[in-house]
Order: sequence, then structure tokens, then C-alpha cells
Amino acid sequence: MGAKTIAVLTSGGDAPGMNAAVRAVVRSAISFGMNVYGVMRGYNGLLNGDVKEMNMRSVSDIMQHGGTALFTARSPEFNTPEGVKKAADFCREKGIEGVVVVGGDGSFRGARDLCGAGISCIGVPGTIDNDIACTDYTIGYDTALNTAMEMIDRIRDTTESHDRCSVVEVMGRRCGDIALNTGIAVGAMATLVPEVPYDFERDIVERMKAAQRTGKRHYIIVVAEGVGHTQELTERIQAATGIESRATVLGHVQRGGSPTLRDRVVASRMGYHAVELLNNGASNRVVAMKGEQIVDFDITEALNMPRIFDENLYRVSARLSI
Ligand SMILES: Nc1ncnc2c1ncn2[C@@H]1O[C@H](COP(=O)(O)OP(=O)(O)O)[C@@H](O)[C@H]1O
Ligand SMILES: O=P(O)(O)OC[C@H]1O[C@](O)(COP(=O)(O)O)[C@@H](O)[C@@H]1O
Ligand SMILES: [Mg+2]
Repeated sequence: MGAKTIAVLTSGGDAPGMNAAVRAVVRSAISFGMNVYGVMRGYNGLLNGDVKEMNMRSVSDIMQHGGTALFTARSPEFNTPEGVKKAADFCREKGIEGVVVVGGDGSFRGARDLCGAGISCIGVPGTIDNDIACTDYTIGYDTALNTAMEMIDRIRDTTESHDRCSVVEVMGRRCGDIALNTGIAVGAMATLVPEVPYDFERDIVERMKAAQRTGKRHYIIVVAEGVGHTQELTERIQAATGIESRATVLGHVQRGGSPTLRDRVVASRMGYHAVELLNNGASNRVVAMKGEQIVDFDITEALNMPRIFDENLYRVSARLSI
């Protein structure tokens, strides 16, 4: 028997496209004859009773906006056995039988715990990092990639005009996917990711000198946040090569902005799939994308899957960047 009353929340770092996922959950739920609540500020809304009943119009005009209309939070209180019990008790009080959690791996751990406390949960991957092992794609990734690319193109203009080296840090706490893809798209001379250790002399200094001998006069180096020490690295490059160097940390600009078509469509498909699962009585699942197909996995199995780094793409990047 499927859930009759469900809720939707967004949790962890926001990502462009989360609004399209919320809209899809609300509209699908209503079309299946369910009642649906929007939970404010991630798991905090379940702890503080901050929920609102949604109707068809509650999610009008939000899809084109970045951020999340439900707001988001990282909730330390929920991340305790007492917090999970309190949230589950609140759901029971409200008659909420199922919760769709749009967020990253941390949020899925929370969803798994809430399932353990008796509430059916479905995870929908929403994070710009693309760092969730079970899915080829996370909502927000495409928008973040395009924003980072556009920003680095701008940095290139000034880098070129000054014959400089620019070291640009992009987001990705433990995952080099944003760095690797934007590095290829902007023609970076080197791309550093947390998955592959690098050697300063071999991978940076010697490459720059070799490129210089072919006539190159300006350089873009893309570094994933997870590699760290971007300012220090920039100073070392200037000291070792004599080439004037500047560091730019792109930061949260990558998390904002109107979502791309891909993010809106994938988010809509995933949100619909999540509600279909709850309507069929499923629980403890994560929605994922494999190739172009929307599929789902058991949350615990999904959280235990190892992330596979795209070695082939890394090789392409290394060959082209000089
Ligand atoms: N191991 C865990 N058990 C229960 N809840 C968790 C756990 N890890 C994270 N959460 C909850 O999910 C929220 C979001 O997780 P976080 O890792 O910050 O972001 P993301 O979901 O984007 O990876 C946390 O603030 C916390 O409330
Ligand atoms: O919003 P905050 O707390 O500054 O977090 C920054 C982190 O959030 C992210 O943008 C997304 O990470 P999550 O998906 O785990 O929330 C990371 O790339 C970055 O390291
Ligand atoms: Mg995370």
C-alpha cells in the first residue's frame, strides 16, 4: 500500500535544480492523490515543526531559480539518535508516511536513519559536486560546470592580457569531477584533483617550461577544492617559474544561478520517480541516473558503493593540456 501523505525537503549544500525537483515531487504527489508537505530548512523543519501544506500553485515560478524555495540547512541536531527519533515522531503526529530528501550523501545517511525510525524515505541526489557513487549525475552539476567554465573564460581574458598564470580553485570537497570537466572545457594547462596525487616539479613546473618553449605565454591551472592550498601553490609557481601568478577561488558563485535545461529535466524526472516509488509502497531507496535512465537503489547499498573516478577522462585531460 502506498503512502497517502508525504513530505519533501532539501538538505545540505543547495544546488541549482533543487526547485525543479521539489516542484516535480509536489505536482506528482497531488496527481497520485496524495497530500504533500514542504519541509523548511532541511531536517531542521522536521525538528521544529516548520512544514507547510503544498498545493499545485505552491511550486509555481520556482523552477527557473537557483537555490531552494524550501531553504536548506546542515542540521547537527538531526545527526543524533534523539534528533532522528524527534523527527520521526513529528512525522507520525502529522500523518507523514514518506519523505523525499533532496540532498547529498550526508542527507542520504539522515534518510537511512529516518527509515530506521519507521518513516519511508526516498533520496534524490542534489549536489553540485557529483560525488554520489550510485549515480552518474547529481542535480546542480551541469549548472555548476557551466558557471565555472564561464568564469574561467573571463579569468583567461585578463590572464592573457598580462602574460600571467592563473590558478583557479573550483568546488569539490572530495571529488575532482567539476575540476576535471571544466579543466578540459577551458583548456587548462594542468588540472589537479583529489583522486590523483601530483608532483609539483613534474606536473606543474616542467609542463609550464615545456609549454613556454612552444611559445605559450599565459597559463590556466584548475585545482579542485579538495586538493587545498591554492594560494600557497600559486606563490610556489611564481617563485619556481618567475611567471607572475594569481589565485582565484570561485567559491559559492558556482552554487547559484538559473539551472540549465539538463538540471531542470533530470530533477523533474528524479522527483517524479521518487513519488512513484512512495506510491508503490517502496522505502529506503535512492533515485539515480545510469546513462540516460532513471533507476533506484537501496540507500544502504548506495552509500556503500565505491566512487569510481573517470581515469579515461583524466588521461584525455592530461594529453590535451599543454
Ligand atoms: N551520518 C549521518 N547520520 C544522520 N544524519 C546525517 C548524517 N550525515 C549527515 N546527516 C544529516 O544531513 C545533513 C546534510 O549533510 P551534509 O553532509 O552536510 O550535506 P550533503 O547532504 O549535501 O552531503 C546534516 O546536516 C545532517 O543533519
Ligand atoms: O555551503 P558550505 O558550508 O560553504 O559548503 C561548501 C561545500 O558545499 C559544496 O558546495 C557541496 O557539498 P555538499 O553537496 O556535500 O553539500 C562543496 O563543493 C563545498 O565544499
Ligand atoms: Mg556531501
